[in-house]
Amino acid sequence: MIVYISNEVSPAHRHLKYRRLSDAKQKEVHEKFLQICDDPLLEDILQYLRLPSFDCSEYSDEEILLILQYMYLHFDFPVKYNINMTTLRNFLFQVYKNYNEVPFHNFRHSFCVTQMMYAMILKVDLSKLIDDLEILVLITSCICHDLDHPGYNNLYQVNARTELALRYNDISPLENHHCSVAFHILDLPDANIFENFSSDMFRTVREGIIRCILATDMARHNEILTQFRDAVTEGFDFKNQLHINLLCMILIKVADISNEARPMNVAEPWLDKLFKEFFTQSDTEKKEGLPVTPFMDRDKITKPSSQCSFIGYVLLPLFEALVQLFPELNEMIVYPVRYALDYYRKLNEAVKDEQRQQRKSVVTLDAQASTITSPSSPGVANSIQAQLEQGMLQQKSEEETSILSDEGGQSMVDLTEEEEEETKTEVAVSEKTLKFKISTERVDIKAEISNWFKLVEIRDLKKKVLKIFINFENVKLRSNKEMIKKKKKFYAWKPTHNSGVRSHPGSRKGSREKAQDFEITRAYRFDRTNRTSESGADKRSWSSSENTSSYEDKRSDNNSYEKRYHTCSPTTAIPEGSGEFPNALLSDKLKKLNEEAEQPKPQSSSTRSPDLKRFMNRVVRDFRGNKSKVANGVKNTEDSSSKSDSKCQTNANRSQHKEPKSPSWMSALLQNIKLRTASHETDSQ
Ligand SMILES: Nc1nc2c(ncn2[C@@H]2O[C@@H]3COP(=O)(O)O[C@H]3[C@H]2O)c(=O)[nH]1
Repeated sequence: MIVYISNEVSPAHRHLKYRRLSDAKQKEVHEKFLQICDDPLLEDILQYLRLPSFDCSEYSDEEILLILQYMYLHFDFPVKYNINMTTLRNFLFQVYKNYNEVPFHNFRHSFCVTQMMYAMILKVDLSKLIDDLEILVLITSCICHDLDHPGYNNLYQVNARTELALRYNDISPLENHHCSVAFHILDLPDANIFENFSSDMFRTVREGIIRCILATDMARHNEILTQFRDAVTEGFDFKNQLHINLLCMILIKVADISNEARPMNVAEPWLDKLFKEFFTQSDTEKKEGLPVTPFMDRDKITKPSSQCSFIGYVLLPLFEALVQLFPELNEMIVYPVRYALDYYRKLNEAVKDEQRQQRKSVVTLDAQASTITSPSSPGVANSIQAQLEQGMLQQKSEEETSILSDEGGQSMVDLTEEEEEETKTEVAVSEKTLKFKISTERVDIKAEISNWFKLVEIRDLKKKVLKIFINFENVKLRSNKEMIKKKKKFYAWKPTHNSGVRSHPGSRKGSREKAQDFEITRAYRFDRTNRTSESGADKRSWSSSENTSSYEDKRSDNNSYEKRYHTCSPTTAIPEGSGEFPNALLSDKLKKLNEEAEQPKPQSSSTRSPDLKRFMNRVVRDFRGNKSKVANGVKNTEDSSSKSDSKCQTNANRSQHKEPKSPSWMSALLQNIKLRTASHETDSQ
């Protein structure tokens, strides 16, 4: 009988190909199970089964199947719910078949969880508090809760975009899959233990199983725990279905992570299996270039640091919440976990000491450094663990008394920030990484998400505005500075006093920004006038030139920030062909600017903001416009000067005169320089 599993497509399923139970093994177990399935269990085993110290490694697979069958019989489900025994055996065998041979999340793990659930149910006598159907749901959910687990958790599924993540839209992909496989098994006619259920009963059981299995996603840990705590604080009501649902979710969660409630000799091998699976995943993530799950990274965690964190932040708070409702569970699940925490704390401290020692010896024995084990190597932890175990197991009885009496004791571990970072718990990482949470009765996820989006939008908008503002400011400041520098350098320019700030039409009093712009513009004009005047030019004739009228036009026509800004931009500040050019450096600069302006600008500059781009385009346009204006200006000046007074002509004008058909501003400029250089050479000769 083949149960729905997709083995192709996703990397996660590719891993499965090598982890499926072999057909031979399946067949062997099936046959053996059918041989022993009518055998009664010994009374010793039945008593042992009620304890967290139960060690399933003492039993074969078929014996474990037999024990599971016994649990259904213990609660009398076959009789109460008309479950056919052959169907029950088929169901259990199908479950067995659909677990993978992965280190931790395998069939035996599902048994451990079911056994802990069974033990807790009996301990608190839950049958007297809730409906039998709920007990059936709890036991069946535990058996099915990790079906077809690939050994790679949800974070991997999402990051690797596996078939499961695609199918379940990143929402608890594994738990949804476990559930789905369970109901595919139950869909097989000869394995459907609910075949004789009314549709209402089936719906109740199906809803219950789905709820319980989905609750095992650690990304929902805090959400469920908070709701359960609230229910207990408000006054837990065993007649309230919402409270019962919460209790069932908490019970399966406790059972799922209850390994540390078992004695050290039972818990330790399971922890090693868990770490084997963790490290396999993180190694794969590294190989595949995926984000490495921090609490699984062999380079970042050690067993003690991980356990301190997991027990302190996840396990104890959960167990203590359940114990609030069922104090009788204290001894069974809380005491041993406190003991385990104390053990791992000591181990952790010892590992840290050892690491410090090693670091010291690395420094002092530099030559031997290469032979010393890496401080973070698991070898250190393991050797210390072995030493500690010996000593600690001897002290166990004394210490246990003191730890166990500390009922209100500190559950949380005192971790440094660095340690917390290293051992980030599964809950914290899953909650942060997984984008979606399934809505529950009390949490308005929608509202939370929309608030979050609002915040993001506002923050981004602020960022954008700030960026544009900074861009403008930078360009403006740069241009102003450059211009002042130029003036000082080439024209020995001195700022004018009270030069026209008041006369600037539309200028706001006290607007330093505007005043500064205007000041520079005016200063430049003043400077040019002076220079022209110095060289014998008529101020009036000069100011009637194209450039001055352009300035006047701008002054009267608009005071907008950009227009004013352009008036004094470095490009418009380039001296015209009629001006004097003191040295070749300036001509080089102008040449460069000219070349830049000639070059076609890229259509889209991804790094610039649209506003800045627009502004820069306008600067370039202005520069080109100015160039042609300057070229025209040369002509105009030439015309006007030829009309008015030939004395007003500068050397450049004269040169223009000699070559009136000069095609461009640049050639006029170069011509001018050539002439000047030639005259300089002649002078020096
Ligand atoms: N570090 C640590 N993690 C655990 C322990 N027991 C359970 N977990 C984690 O808790 C998770 C519960 O859900 P899963 O079974 O998917 O995977 C489990 C492990 O990743 C434990 O003893 N130590």
